[in-house]
Amino acid sequence: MTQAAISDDTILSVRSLSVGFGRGASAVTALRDVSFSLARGRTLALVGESGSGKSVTSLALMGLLPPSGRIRSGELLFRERAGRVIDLARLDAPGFRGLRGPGISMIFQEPMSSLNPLFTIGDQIGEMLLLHEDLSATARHKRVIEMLELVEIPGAAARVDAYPHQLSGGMRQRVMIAMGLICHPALLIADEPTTALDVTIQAQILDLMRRLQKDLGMSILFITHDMGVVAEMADDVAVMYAGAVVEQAGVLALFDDTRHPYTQGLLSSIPRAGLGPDNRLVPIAGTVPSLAVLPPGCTFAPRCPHSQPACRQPVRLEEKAPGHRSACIFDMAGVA
Ligand SMILES: Nc1ncnc2c1ncn2[C@@H]1O[C@H](COP(=O)(O)OP(=O)(O)OP(=O)(O)O)[C@@H](O)[C@H]1O
Repeated sequence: MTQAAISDDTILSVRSLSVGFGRGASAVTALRDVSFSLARGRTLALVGESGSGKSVTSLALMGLLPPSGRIRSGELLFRERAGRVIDLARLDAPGFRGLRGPGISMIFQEPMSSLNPLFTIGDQIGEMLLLHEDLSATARHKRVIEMLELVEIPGAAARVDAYPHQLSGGMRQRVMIAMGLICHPALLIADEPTTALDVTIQAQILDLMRRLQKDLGMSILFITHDMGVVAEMADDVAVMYAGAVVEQAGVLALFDDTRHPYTQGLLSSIPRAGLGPDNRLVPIAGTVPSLAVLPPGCTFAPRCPHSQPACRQPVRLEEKAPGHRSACIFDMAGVA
C-alpha cells in the first residue's frame, strides 16, 4: 500500500503498465508501458481498434486478468473515496473483493452474458449489497427499487421481480448500470456499454450515464472504438495502438489539434453528415500488427502515410503542448 504521489484531483494514475500473456517462446506482451491518468469526476475515453489493449487494461484495473496474464511492471494508483491511495498492481485477491463494487465497478458490452438467466434482476442487483453492506432484507429491497428508479426503469417496484429474458436489450443494459452503481463506486469502467444497442437507445443510455455521473459524483473510464461516442461522452481521451498509448489529450484538443497520425486516421474514418463523392470515408490502410512480431520503433509506421526511416527508432509518449501528449517523432500539429 502506498500514499504515493498523485495529485488530489486525480482518481487514477496508470504508470508504465506492462502486461504479458503466456510463458517462454509463446509469451506475448499485450500492454507496453501504458500510462494515462483520470481526474476526479471526469470521463476518460480509452479508444482504439480491436486488439489495441483496451480490455486488458480494464481487466488489470479490476484484478480480473485471466490466469495466463500477468502484470510485469508498472503502478496502478487509485484514490478511494476516503482519500487513501492504493496500488492496484500490488493488491491481493481479498483486497480486490473488497474494492470491486464500492471502489471500482465495471459494466460490460453484452448484458445477456453478464446477467444470470435463473435469478430475478432484483436478486442480482441486491447481491452486490449483500456482499458489501450490512442491511436488512427490507432495506436492501428498497435500495434496489430506488436504484432501478434512478436508471429510469418504468414500474420499478414490479420489474424488480422480472427475469433478464423478460426485458428488452435497452432495459437489460439499464439493469447492468444499476448493478454497477448500487454500491456508489468512485470509478466506473464502462466497456463498450452501448455497442450492442440501436442508436436511439444508445443515445438514451449515454444521457443516463452522464446524468448519473453528476448525481453520484463518479469518474468514468469509458472504453470504446467509436469516435462518435468519444465526442459525446469524454472530457479526456487516451488513444491506444498495439498495446501502447499513442496520444492523450482533452477531447477538444484531440479532435481539433490531433497530434498522432493514428488518431488522425481514426478521425478521418468516422462517418460525417454531408459526405460527398470527393469526401469519402478513409479507412486506415493495413491491419494492427501481431503482438508477437511488432515492427521496430513506432508500431504504427508500416500503416502511416507520414512514415520516414527515422520512425524505426524507439519513440516515447511526450508532451507536445500543455496536457497533450503524443508518441510521434514529428510534430503533426496542423498536418492532416
Ligand atoms: N487471454 C489472453 N491470452 C493471450 N492474449 C490475450 C488474451 N487476452 C487478450 N490478449 C491479447 O491482448 C491484446 C489486447 O486485447 P484486448 O482484448 O485488450 O483488445 P481491445 O482493444 O479490448 O479489443 P476489442 O475492442 O476487440 O475488445 C490482443 O492482441 C489479444 O490477442
